[in-house]
Amino acid sequence: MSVNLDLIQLGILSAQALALALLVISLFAARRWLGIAPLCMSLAVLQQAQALTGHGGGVAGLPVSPGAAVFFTASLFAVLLIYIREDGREAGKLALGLAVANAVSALVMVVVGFQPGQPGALLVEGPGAGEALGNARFLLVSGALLLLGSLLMVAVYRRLDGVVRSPFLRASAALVGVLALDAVLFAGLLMRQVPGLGWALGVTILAKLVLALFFAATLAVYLRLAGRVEPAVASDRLAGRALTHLSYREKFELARRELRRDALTGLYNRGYFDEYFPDAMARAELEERPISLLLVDLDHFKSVNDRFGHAAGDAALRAVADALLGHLRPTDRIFRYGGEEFAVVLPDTGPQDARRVAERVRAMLDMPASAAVPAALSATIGVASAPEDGLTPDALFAAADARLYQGKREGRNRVVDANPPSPSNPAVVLSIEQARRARRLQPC
Ligand SMILES: Nc1nc2c(ncn2[C@@H]2O[C@H](COP(=O)(O)OP(=O)(O)OP(=O)(O)O)[C@@H](O)[C@H]2O)c(=O)[nH]1
Repeated sequence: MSVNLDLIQLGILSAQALALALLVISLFAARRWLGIAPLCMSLAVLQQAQALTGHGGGVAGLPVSPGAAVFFTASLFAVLLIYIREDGREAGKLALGLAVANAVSALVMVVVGFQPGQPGALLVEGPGAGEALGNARFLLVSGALLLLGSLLMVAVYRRLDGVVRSPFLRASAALVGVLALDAVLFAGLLMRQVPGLGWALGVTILAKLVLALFFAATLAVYLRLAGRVEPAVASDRLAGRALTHLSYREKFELARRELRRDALTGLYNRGYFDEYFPDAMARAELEERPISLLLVDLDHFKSVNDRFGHAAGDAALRAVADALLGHLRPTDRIFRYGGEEFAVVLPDTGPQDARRVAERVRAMLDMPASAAVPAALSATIGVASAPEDGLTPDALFAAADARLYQGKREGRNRVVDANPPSPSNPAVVLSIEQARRARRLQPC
Protein backbone atom coordinates (compact mmCIF):
# COMPACT_ATOMS: atom_id res chain seq x y z
CA MET A 1 0.00 0.00 0.00
CA SER A 2 1.27 3.47 -0.73
CA VAL A 3 0.24 6.94 0.32
CA ASN A 4 -0.56 9.41 -2.40
CA LEU A 5 0.59 12.44 -0.51
CA ASP A 6 2.05 14.86 -3.03
CA LEU A 7 4.05 18.03 -2.50
CA ILE A 8 1.02 20.27 -2.86
CA GLN A 9 -0.79 18.39 -0.10
CA LEU A 10 2.30 18.56 2.10
CA GLY A 11 2.46 22.29 1.46
CA ILE A 12 -1.20 22.68 2.39
CA LEU A 13 -0.69 20.67 5.59
CA SER A 14 2.34 22.74 6.58
CA ALA A 15 0.42 25.95 5.91
CA GLN A 16 -2.46 24.57 7.97
CA ALA A 17 -0.14 23.79 10.90
CA LEU A 18 1.47 27.23 10.71
CA ALA A 19 -1.88 29.02 10.43
CA LEU A 20 -3.29 27.11 13.42
CA ALA A 21 -0.19 27.78 15.53
CA LEU A 22 -0.44 31.49 14.72
CA LEU A 23 -4.17 31.54 15.40
CA VAL A 24 -3.75 29.86 18.80
CA ILE A 25 -0.85 32.13 19.78
CA SER A 26 -2.61 35.32 18.61
CA LEU A 27 -5.83 34.52 20.45
CA PHE A 28 -3.84 33.47 23.51
CA ALA A 29 -1.76 36.66 23.48
CA ALA A 30 -4.95 38.72 23.04
CA ARG A 31 -6.51 37.14 26.15
CA ARG A 32 -5.51 40.15 28.25
CA TRP A 33 -8.01 42.25 26.29
CA LEU A 34 -10.52 39.70 24.96
CA GLY A 35 -10.47 37.08 27.69
CA ILE A 36 -9.86 33.40 27.01
CA ALA A 37 -13.30 32.68 25.49
CA PRO A 38 -12.37 33.50 21.83
CA LEU A 39 -9.55 30.94 21.92
CA CYS A 40 -11.77 28.27 23.52
CA MET A 41 -14.66 28.91 21.12
CA SER A 42 -12.39 28.86 18.08
CA LEU A 43 -10.88 25.56 19.15
CA ALA A 44 -14.36 24.13 19.73
CA VAL A 45 -15.31 25.10 16.18
CA LEU A 46 -12.09 23.62 14.84
CA GLN A 47 -13.12 20.30 16.40
CA GLN A 48 -15.87 20.13 13.76
CA ALA A 49 -13.30 20.67 11.03
CA GLN A 50 -11.22 17.93 12.63
CA ALA A 51 -14.17 15.53 12.52
CA LEU A 52 -14.96 16.39 8.91
CA THR A 53 -11.36 16.03 7.70
CA GLY A 54 -10.77 12.99 9.86
CA HIS A 55 -13.86 11.02 9.18
CA GLY A 56 -14.70 12.36 5.77
CA GLY A 57 -11.70 10.69 4.15
CA GLY A 58 -8.49 12.38 3.16
CA VAL A 59 -5.30 11.08 1.64
CA ALA A 60 -5.56 7.80 -0.21
CA GLY A 61 -3.84 5.02 1.74
CA LEU A 62 -4.30 6.65 5.13
CA PRO A 63 -7.38 5.80 7.18
CA VAL A 64 -7.44 9.23 8.83
CA SER A 65 -6.55 12.46 7.11
CA PRO A 66 -3.31 14.09 8.32
CA GLY A 67 -5.28 17.35 8.35
CA ALA A 68 -7.26 16.01 11.33
CA ALA A 69 -3.99 15.28 13.15
CA VAL A 70 -2.95 18.91 12.63
CA PHE A 71 -6.21 20.14 14.20
CA PHE A 72 -5.79 17.70 17.08
CA THR A 73 -2.19 18.74 17.72
CA ALA A 74 -3.15 22.41 17.61
CA SER A 75 -5.66 21.78 20.40
CA LEU A 76 -3.03 20.00 22.50
CA PHE A 77 -0.66 22.88 21.78
CA ALA A 78 -3.25 25.35 23.12
CA VAL A 79 -3.72 23.29 26.29
CA LEU A 80 0.05 23.15 26.87
CA LEU A 81 0.43 26.86 26.21
CA ILE A 82 -2.27 27.65 28.76
CA TYR A 83 -0.68 25.28 31.26
CA ILE A 84 2.72 26.92 30.92
CA ARG A 85 1.59 30.54 30.94
CA GLU A 86 -1.48 30.24 33.18
CA ASP A 87 -1.90 27.11 35.30
CA GLY A 88 -3.05 23.51 35.32
CA ARG A 89 -6.62 24.41 36.26
CA GLU A 90 -7.12 26.68 33.26
CA ALA A 91 -5.54 24.11 30.92
CA GLY A 92 -7.80 21.40 32.38
CA LYS A 93 -10.86 23.61 31.85
CA LEU A 94 -10.03 24.01 28.16
CA ALA A 95 -9.49 20.26 27.61
CA LEU A 96 -12.68 19.39 29.48
CA GLY A 97 -14.59 22.15 27.68
CA LEU A 98 -13.54 20.79 24.29
CA ALA A 99 -14.51 17.23 25.26
CA VAL A 100 -17.95 18.45 26.39
CA ALA A 101 -18.38 20.57 23.24
CA ASN A 102 -17.53 17.50 21.16
CA ALA A 103 -20.05 15.39 23.05
CA VAL A 104 -22.78 18.02 22.50
CA SER A 105 -21.91 18.24 18.80
CA ALA A 106 -22.01 14.45 18.55
CA LEU A 107 -25.47 14.40 20.13
CA VAL A 108 -26.71 17.07 17.73
CA MET A 109 -25.34 15.13 14.76
CA VAL A 110 -27.02 11.92 15.87
CA VAL A 111 -30.37 13.62 16.42
CA VAL A 112 -30.19 15.51 13.15
CA GLY A 113 -28.76 12.60 11.25
CA PHE A 114 -31.76 10.44 12.09
CA GLN A 115 -34.23 12.99 10.80
CA PRO A 116 -33.47 13.22 7.11
CA GLY A 117 -35.85 15.59 5.41
CA GLN A 118 -36.91 17.18 8.70
CA PRO A 119 -36.24 20.88 9.34
CA GLY A 120 -33.38 20.02 11.72
CA ALA A 121 -31.56 18.20 8.92
CA LEU A 122 -30.52 21.58 7.55
CA LEU A 123 -27.90 21.65 10.28
CA VAL A 124 -25.87 18.96 8.52
CA GLU A 125 -26.84 19.73 4.99
CA GLY A 126 -25.51 16.95 2.83
CA PRO A 127 -24.35 13.99 4.89
CA GLY A 128 -26.86 11.27 5.59
CA ALA A 129 -27.55 9.46 8.82
CA GLY A 130 -24.61 7.06 8.42
CA GLU A 131 -22.08 9.77 7.88
CA ALA A 132 -23.51 11.89 10.69
CA LEU A 133 -23.14 8.91 12.99
CA GLY A 134 -19.56 8.41 11.87
CA ASN A 135 -18.76 12.07 12.52
CA ALA A 136 -20.45 11.90 15.91
CA ARG A 137 -18.41 8.87 16.87
CA PHE A 138 -15.24 10.56 15.66
CA LEU A 139 -16.01 13.67 17.72
CA LEU A 140 -16.68 11.66 20.86
CA VAL A 141 -13.50 9.66 20.51
CA SER A 142 -11.29 12.62 19.67
CA GLY A 143 -12.76 14.63 22.58
CA ALA A 144 -11.98 11.79 24.99
CA LEU A 145 -8.48 11.35 23.54
CA LEU A 146 -7.87 15.08 23.79
CA LEU A 147 -8.82 15.06 27.46
CA LEU A 148 -6.71 11.99 28.23
CA GLY A 149 -3.83 13.28 26.11
CA SER A 150 -3.91 16.67 27.83
CA LEU A 151 -3.65 15.11 31.27
CA LEU A 152 -0.75 12.94 30.19
CA MET A 153 0.99 15.77 28.33
CA VAL A 154 0.85 18.10 31.33
CA ALA A 155 2.05 15.28 33.63
CA VAL A 156 5.07 14.62 31.38
CA TYR A 157 5.85 18.33 31.04
CA ARG A 158 5.61 18.80 34.80
CA ARG A 159 7.73 15.72 35.51
CA LEU A 160 10.52 17.13 33.33
CA ASP A 161 10.37 20.54 35.05
CA GLY A 162 13.69 21.02 36.79
CA VAL A 163 15.20 17.99 35.01
CA VAL A 164 15.23 19.26 31.42
CA ARG A 165 15.83 23.00 31.18
CA SER A 166 14.92 23.59 27.54
CA PRO A 167 11.16 24.26 27.11
CA PHE A 168 11.52 22.96 23.53
CA LEU A 169 12.79 19.57 24.70
CA ARG A 170 10.18 19.38 27.47
CA ALA A 171 7.33 20.30 25.10
CA SER A 172 8.68 17.91 22.45
CA ALA A 173 8.83 15.01 24.90
CA ALA A 174 5.31 15.76 26.17
CA LEU A 175 3.77 16.15 22.70
CA VAL A 176 5.64 13.24 21.08
CA GLY A 177 4.67 10.89 23.91
CA VAL A 178 1.02 11.87 23.82
CA LEU A 179 0.70 11.85 20.05
CA ALA A 180 2.33 8.43 19.75
CA LEU A 181 -0.05 7.09 22.39
CA ASP A 182 -2.95 8.79 20.67
CA ALA A 183 -2.02 7.16 17.35
CA VAL A 184 -1.99 3.73 18.98
CA LEU A 185 -5.28 4.28 20.83
CA PHE A 186 -6.88 5.73 17.74
CA ALA A 187 -5.77 2.75 15.73
CA GLY A 188 -7.26 0.43 18.32
CA LEU A 189 -10.59 2.26 18.45
CA LEU A 190 -11.27 3.39 14.90
CA MET A 191 -8.94 1.81 12.40
CA ARG A 192 -9.46 -1.86 13.16
CA GLN A 193 -11.21 -2.67 9.91
CA VAL A 194 -8.67 -0.88 7.76
CA PRO A 195 -6.31 -3.23 5.87
CA GLY A 196 -2.58 -2.58 6.18
CA LEU A 197 -3.08 -1.06 9.59
CA GLY A 198 0.48 -1.52 10.86
CA TRP A 199 1.99 0.35 7.95
CA ALA A 200 -0.56 3.15 8.07
CA LEU A 201 -0.01 3.43 11.80
CA GLY A 202 3.73 3.85 11.21
CA VAL A 203 3.11 6.71 8.77
CA THR A 204 0.62 8.30 11.16
CA ILE A 205 3.07 8.15 14.08
CA LEU A 206 5.85 9.60 11.93
CA ALA A 207 3.62 12.46 10.78
CA LYS A 208 2.57 13.15 14.37
CA LEU A 209 6.21 13.16 15.44
CA VAL A 210 6.99 15.87 12.88
CA LEU A 211 3.91 17.80 14.01
CA ALA A 212 4.91 17.51 17.67
CA LEU A 213 8.37 18.90 16.94
CA PHE A 214 6.89 21.73 14.87
CA PHE A 215 4.46 22.79 17.59
CA ALA A 216 7.10 22.38 20.33
CA ALA A 217 9.48 24.63 18.38
CA THR A 218 6.70 27.20 17.87
CA LEU A 219 5.97 27.10 21.59
CA ALA A 220 9.64 27.58 22.50
CA VAL A 221 9.94 30.57 20.14
CA TYR A 222 6.76 32.11 21.54
CA LEU A 223 7.89 31.60 25.15
CA ARG A 224 11.21 33.22 24.38
CA LEU A 225 9.62 36.22 22.65
CA ALA A 226 6.89 36.57 25.27
CA GLY A 227 9.55 36.27 28.01
CA ARG A 228 11.31 39.28 26.55
CA VAL A 229 8.14 41.32 26.57
CA GLU A 230 7.11 40.16 30.04
CA PRO A 231 10.25 38.91 31.80
CA ALA A 232 9.45 35.86 33.95
CA VAL A 233 11.73 37.22 36.65
CA ALA A 234 11.13 40.92 36.77
CA SER A 235 13.94 43.19 37.86
CA ASP A 236 13.39 45.23 41.01
CA ARG A 237 12.73 48.33 38.96
CA LEU A 238 10.20 46.60 36.74
CA ALA A 239 8.65 44.37 39.38
CA GLY A 240 5.77 46.64 40.30
CA ARG A 241 4.76 47.27 36.70
CA ALA A 242 5.48 43.76 35.37
CA LEU A 243 3.66 42.00 38.20
CA THR A 244 0.37 43.57 37.24
CA HIS A 245 0.72 42.07 33.75
CA LEU A 246 1.87 38.60 34.77
CA SER A 247 -0.52 35.66 34.80
CA TYR A 248 -1.14 33.77 38.03
CA ARG A 249 1.25 31.05 36.95
CA GLU A 250 3.99 33.54 36.12
CA LYS A 251 3.51 35.23 39.48
CA PHE A 252 3.67 31.84 41.18
CA GLU A 253 6.87 30.89 39.32
CA LEU A 254 8.35 34.27 40.13
CA ALA A 255 7.50 33.93 43.81
CA ARG A 256 8.86 30.36 43.88
CA ARG A 257 12.13 31.45 42.28
CA GLU A 258 12.42 34.46 44.56
CA LEU A 259 11.80 32.27 47.60
CA ARG A 260 14.91 30.27 46.78
CA ARG A 261 17.15 33.29 46.40
CA ASP A 262 19.08 35.38 48.84
CA ALA A 263 18.07 39.00 48.31
CA LEU A 264 21.53 40.50 48.81
CA THR A 265 23.70 38.24 46.64
CA GLY A 266 21.18 36.55 44.32
CA LEU A 267 22.66 33.17 45.32
CA TYR A 268 20.42 30.33 46.48
CA ASN A 269 19.50 30.71 50.13
CA ARG A 270 19.61 28.50 53.21
CA GLY A 271 15.97 27.42 52.76
CA TYR A 272 16.68 26.03 49.34
CA PHE A 273 19.90 24.39 50.59
CA ASP A 274 17.82 22.43 53.12
CA GLU A 275 15.55 21.29 50.30
CA TYR A 276 18.21 20.68 47.64
CA PHE A 277 21.06 19.06 49.57
CA PRO A 278 19.20 15.92 50.81
CA ASP A 279 17.80 15.41 47.29
CA ALA A 280 21.24 15.79 45.71
CA MET A 281 22.70 13.31 48.19
CA ALA A 282 19.91 10.82 47.61
CA ARG A 283 20.44 11.10 43.84
CA ALA A 284 24.18 10.63 44.23
CA GLU A 285 23.66 7.55 46.36
CA LEU A 286 21.14 6.06 43.96
CA GLU A 287 23.47 6.57 41.02
CA GLU A 288 26.46 5.53 43.14
CA ARG A 289 28.28 8.74 42.28
CA PRO A 290 30.36 10.87 44.64
CA ILE A 291 29.21 14.25 45.89
CA SER A 292 31.08 16.87 47.92
CA LEU A 293 30.20 19.82 50.12
CA LEU A 294 32.33 22.92 50.74
CA LEU A 295 31.51 25.23 53.64
CA VAL A 296 33.18 28.56 52.89
CA ASP A 297 33.38 31.15 55.70
CA LEU A 298 34.95 34.58 55.25
CA ASP A 299 37.65 35.41 57.77
CA HIS A 300 37.29 38.30 60.24
CA PHE A 301 34.40 39.70 58.26
CA LYS A 302 33.19 41.58 61.29
CA SER A 303 36.18 43.91 60.98
CA VAL A 304 35.13 44.82 57.40
CA ASN A 305 31.78 46.03 58.71
CA ASP A 306 33.34 47.67 61.71
CA ARG A 307 35.95 49.58 59.69
CA PHE A 308 34.08 50.41 56.51
CA GLY A 309 30.41 50.20 57.42
CA HIS A 310 27.63 47.77 56.64
CA ALA A 311 27.11 48.97 53.04
CA ALA A 312 30.74 48.24 52.20
CA GLY A 313 30.33 44.80 53.86
CA ASP A 314 27.30 44.17 51.65
CA ALA A 315 29.29 45.12 48.54
CA ALA A 316 32.06 42.73 49.58
CA LEU A 317 29.52 39.90 50.01
CA ARG A 318 28.16 40.60 46.54
CA ALA A 319 31.68 40.56 45.09
CA VAL A 320 32.34 37.20 46.77
CA ALA A 321 29.09 35.79 45.36
CA ASP A 322 29.98 36.98 41.84
CA ALA A 323 33.44 35.48 42.15
CA LEU A 324 32.00 32.12 43.25
CA LEU A 325 29.47 32.15 40.42
CA GLY A 326 32.17 32.97 37.91
CA HIS A 327 34.56 30.23 39.01
CA LEU A 328 32.41 27.16 39.51
CA ARG A 329 30.75 24.81 37.03
CA PRO A 330 27.11 25.47 36.11
CA THR A 331 26.22 22.13 37.71
CA ASP A 332 27.68 23.19 41.08
CA ARG A 333 25.17 24.87 43.39
CA ILE A 334 26.19 27.83 45.50
CA PHE A 335 24.19 28.91 48.54
CA ARG A 336 24.51 31.79 50.96
CA TYR A 337 24.14 29.66 54.06
CA GLY A 338 24.41 32.41 56.65
CA GLY A 339 25.77 35.96 57.00
CA GLU A 340 29.30 35.47 55.62
CA GLU A 341 29.11 31.71 55.18
CA PHE A 342 28.53 29.98 51.84
CA ALA A 343 27.82 26.34 51.02
CA VAL A 344 28.86 24.86 47.70
CA VAL A 345 27.51 21.48 46.58
CA LEU A 346 29.67 19.73 44.00
CA PRO A 347 27.78 16.86 42.36
CA ASP A 348 29.83 14.09 40.78
CA THR A 349 32.94 15.16 42.68
CA GLY A 350 35.10 12.96 44.92
CA PRO A 351 37.46 14.07 47.73
CA GLN A 352 40.54 14.74 45.57
CA ASP A 353 38.70 16.90 43.07
CA ALA A 354 36.77 18.64 45.87
CA ARG A 355 40.07 19.54 47.53
CA ARG A 356 41.31 20.98 44.23
CA VAL A 357 38.13 23.03 43.78
CA ALA A 358 38.30 24.24 47.39
CA GLU A 359 41.92 25.32 46.96
CA ARG A 360 40.95 27.23 43.83
CA VAL A 361 38.06 28.94 45.64
CA ARG A 362 40.28 29.80 48.61
CA ALA A 363 42.95 31.31 46.33
CA MET A 364 40.30 33.27 44.47
CA LEU A 365 38.80 34.67 47.70
CA ASP A 366 42.23 35.66 48.99
CA MET A 367 41.52 39.14 47.64
CA PRO A 368 43.41 42.36 48.22
CA ALA A 369 41.36 45.52 48.78
CA SER A 370 39.96 46.90 45.51
CA ALA A 371 37.13 49.01 44.17
CA ALA A 372 34.73 46.08 44.76
CA VAL A 373 36.00 45.05 48.20
CA PRO A 374 37.04 47.72 50.71
CA ALA A 375 39.44 45.48 52.68
CA ALA A 376 41.54 42.43 51.99
CA LEU A 377 39.46 39.25 52.29
CA SER A 378 40.21 35.61 52.85
CA ALA A 379 38.17 32.49 53.52
CA THR A 380 38.43 29.22 55.38
CA ILE A 381 36.89 26.16 53.79
CA GLY A 382 35.76 22.84 55.25
CA VAL A 383 35.40 19.99 52.75
CA ALA A 384 33.49 16.72 53.09
CA SER A 385 32.61 14.07 50.51
CA ALA A 386 30.15 11.22 50.28
CA PRO A 387 30.41 8.34 50.60
CA GLU A 388 33.79 8.67 52.40
CA ASP A 389 32.65 11.07 55.16
CA GLY A 390 29.11 9.78 55.54
CA LEU A 391 25.99 8.91 53.64
CA THR A 392 23.48 11.32 55.16
CA PRO A 393 23.21 15.09 54.64
CA ASP A 394 23.64 15.64 58.39
CA ALA A 395 26.81 13.53 58.54
CA LEU A 396 28.36 15.30 55.56
CA PHE A 397 27.41 18.73 56.85
CA ALA A 398 28.78 17.96 60.31
CA ALA A 399 32.09 16.75 58.82
CA ALA A 400 32.49 19.88 56.66
CA ASP A 401 31.49 22.13 59.58
CA ALA A 402 33.96 20.49 61.98
CA ARG A 403 36.75 20.94 59.41
CA LEU A 404 35.78 24.58 58.83
CA TYR A 405 36.16 25.28 62.56
CA GLN A 406 39.38 23.32 62.66
CA GLY A 407 40.65 25.64 59.87
CA LYS A 408 39.58 28.71 61.86
CA ARG A 409 41.41 27.40 64.93
CA GLU A 410 44.53 26.63 62.93
CA GLY A 411 44.86 30.21 61.65
CA ARG A 412 42.21 30.74 58.86
CA ASN A 413 42.71 31.24 55.09
CA ARG A 414 43.02 27.49 54.51
CA VAL A 415 41.25 24.38 53.27
CA VAL A 416 40.66 21.48 55.62
CA ASP A 417 39.49 18.11 54.35
CA ALA A 418 39.86 14.53 55.54
CA ASN A 419 43.58 14.13 55.67
CA PRO A 420 44.45 11.33 55.27
CA PRO A 421 41.29 10.61 53.25
CA SER A 422 38.71 8.72 55.30
CA PRO A 423 38.50 5.54 53.20
CA SER A 424 42.23 4.79 53.49
CA ASN A 425 41.15 2.40 56.19
CA PRO A 426 39.54 -0.72 54.60
CA ALA A 427 37.20 -0.95 57.62
CA VAL A 428 35.70 2.43 56.68
CA VAL A 429 35.10 1.32 53.10
CA LEU A 430 33.42 -1.80 54.41
CA SER A 431 31.15 0.15 56.77
CA ILE A 432 30.09 2.46 53.94
CA GLU A 433 29.10 -0.55 51.86
CA GLN A 434 27.24 -2.03 54.85
CA ALA A 435 25.38 1.25 55.43
CA ARG A 436 24.43 1.41 51.75
CA ARG A 437 23.14 -2.15 51.78
CA ALA A 438 21.21 -1.61 55.00
CA ARG A 439 19.60 1.54 53.56
CA ARG A 440 18.55 -0.29 50.39
CA LEU A 441 16.86 -2.96 52.50
CA GLN A 442 14.89 -0.42 54.50
CA PRO A 443 11.20 -0.17 53.57
CA CYS A 444 10.26 3.16 51.93
N1 LIG B 1 27.51 43.76 55.67
C1 LIG B 1 26.98 42.61 56.06
N2 LIG B 1 27.53 41.95 57.08
C2 LIG B 1 27.00 40.79 57.46
C3 LIG B 1 25.87 40.24 56.83
N3 LIG B 1 25.58 39.07 57.43
C4 LIG B 1 26.47 38.89 58.43
N4 LIG B 1 27.34 39.92 58.45
C5 LIG B 1 28.43 40.17 59.36
O1 LIG B 1 29.39 39.14 59.32
C6 LIG B 1 30.10 39.18 60.57
C7 LIG B 1 30.36 37.77 61.03
O2 LIG B 1 31.11 37.88 62.19
P1 LIG B 1 31.68 36.64 62.97
O3 LIG B 1 30.63 35.55 62.99
O4 LIG B 1 32.21 37.12 64.27
O5 LIG B 1 32.82 36.07 62.06
P2 LIG B 1 34.09 36.78 61.45
O6 LIG B 1 34.26 38.20 61.92
O7 LIG B 1 34.02 36.59 59.97
O8 LIG B 1 35.25 35.93 62.05
P3 LIG B 1 35.68 34.46 61.73
O9 LIG B 1 34.55 33.78 60.99
O10 LIG B 1 35.92 33.82 63.05
O11 LIG B 1 36.89 34.55 60.90
C8 LIG B 1 29.23 39.97 61.55
O12 LIG B 1 29.82 41.21 61.80
C9 LIG B 1 27.93 40.18 60.79
O13 LIG B 1 27.32 41.43 61.08
C10 LIG B 1 25.29 40.99 55.75
O14 LIG B 1 24.32 40.60 55.12
N5 LIG B 1 25.91 42.17 55.40
